[in-house]
Amino acid sequence: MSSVQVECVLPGNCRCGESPVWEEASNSLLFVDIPAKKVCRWDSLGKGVQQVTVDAPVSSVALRQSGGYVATIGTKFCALNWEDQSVAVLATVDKDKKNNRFNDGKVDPAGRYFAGTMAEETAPAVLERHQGALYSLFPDHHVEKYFDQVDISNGLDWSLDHKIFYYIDSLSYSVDAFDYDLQTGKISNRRSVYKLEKEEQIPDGMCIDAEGKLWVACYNGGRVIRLDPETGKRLQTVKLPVDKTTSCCFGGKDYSEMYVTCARDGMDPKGLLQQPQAGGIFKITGLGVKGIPPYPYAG
Ligand SMILES: O=C(O)[C@H](O)[C@@H](O)[C@H](O)[C@H](O)CO
Ligand SMILES: [Zn+2]
Repeated sequence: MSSVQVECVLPGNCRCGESPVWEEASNSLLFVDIPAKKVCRWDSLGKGVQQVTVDAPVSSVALRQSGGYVATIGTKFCALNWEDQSVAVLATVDKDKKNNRFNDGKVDPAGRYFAGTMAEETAPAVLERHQGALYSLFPDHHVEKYFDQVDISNGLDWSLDHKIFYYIDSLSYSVDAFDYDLQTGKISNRRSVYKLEKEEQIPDGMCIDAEGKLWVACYNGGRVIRLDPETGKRLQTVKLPVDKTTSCCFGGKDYSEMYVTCARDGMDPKGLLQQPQAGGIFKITGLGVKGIPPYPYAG
């Protein structure tokens, strides 16, 4: 039996850390700080952090097959060239909704970049409701819209056989599943696979492990939980020393470590004193289960 260990590997400087993605080629963790408009890359060997500042809130980042990265910036799907720090817009969504921005995003197993939107918050989880929608950017740069009426579009991932799409709209307090058609990118048959318990608070980012179980970061819940989407049961809880845990991914050697992002925006001075690591990057080891590599955007 392995023992689970939680370690802060990068001290708390994120206002709202999100979208951790492991880049095997550089042994690095990519992530964003949404309100700080920063995409960051932490070198797990050299321990340095590089960052690129963009001109609007950046809510997710992903690998790109042809090199560099893609990111959701404001309401735009963008390509990001790390070398010269340039951003190129690939597509824009929600043009009629001036107060909207993208939130979490991830690439599907066929290389489509999925991301959803939300109204900008006045405080964490306080926002005009039902303003968001879920989209994907296909490799040919056209965008498809799946549904709207979303509150806070958040965690997403696909089953290991690529037949199910898992999705979180945070204010539904539910982890949902859809049937997934990898050929067409179409989703259908929405259902809930897990409803959060009160102390688990708000479901945020999510990733799947190599056994097909889901890991969900619980905002305000200070934990990640492991769920069996087939039985609807929670299998494990790992607590962190910070409340505003936002997202998680596997990385490190053979994807045997988990990385967790969190936020410090929304905390009062007392809370920040009690949780000085708020806004840091955490590494969890000893979980005894591995993750899978992230899929790169194919366009
Ligand atoms: O990171 C996100 O997904 C949102 O952009 C954040 O603002 C919070 O997580 C949200 O407030 C929690 O519900
Ligand atoms: Zn999130």
